[in-house]
Amino acid sequence: MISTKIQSVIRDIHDFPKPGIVFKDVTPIFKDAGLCLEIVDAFADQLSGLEIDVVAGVESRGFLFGLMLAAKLNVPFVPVRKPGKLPFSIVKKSYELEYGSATIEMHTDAIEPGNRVLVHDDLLATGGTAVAASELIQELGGVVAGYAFVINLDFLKGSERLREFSPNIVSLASY
Ligand SMILES: O=P(O)(O)OC[C@H]1O[C@H](OP(=O)(O)OP(=O)(O)O)[C@H](O)[C@@H]1O
Ligand SMILES: Nc1ncnc2[nH]cnc12
Repeated sequence: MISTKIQSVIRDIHDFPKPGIVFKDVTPIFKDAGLCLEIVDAFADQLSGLEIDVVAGVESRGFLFGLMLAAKLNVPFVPVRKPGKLPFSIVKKSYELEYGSATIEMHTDAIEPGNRVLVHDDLLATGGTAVAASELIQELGGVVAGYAFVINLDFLKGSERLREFSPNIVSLASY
């Protein structure tokens, strides 16, 4: 099972980046090319039937599978970036996440009005990041078609915050 494979390689780092946080280190996944391809295939399988025009991946860990998944689905990839990185005109949103606060930005021409956008990130924790990305997508006239996460920290109940945007929430491994 893909969930077992993912869980067998990611590792817990205690008290990173702050005391009390158990950080899920996903970097070992990227050392296993076969597992990366399996992850993209599993996303594509579980998203089949969903109309997706664009994949939006959140910097930085959401870039890694985001572009692979967009290529697999044969749709554009657009980056959701940390502040000050995007050169064209932008919309931005500040939010709280599991271990602090942050701001994300998107280009104003990243998506066309009416586009159905899949939000991808490596990990769903409190949902703060994915909610902020969803709000930016809506501000640009897009529709959140669904979400794809490698890992869901289910005990933080992030998915409950996402259902108001879309009920289509795929995650490959949960804790
Ligand atoms: O559900 P939340 O509580 O919002 O947390 C999830 C977010 O936290 C991590 O990103 P981080 O901001 O650490 O950035 P990184 O991807 O650049 O490491 C992760 O990649 C998600 O984007
Ligand atoms: N516990 C955690 N591990 C890895 N990334 C995270 N992003 C938010 N919470 C996280």
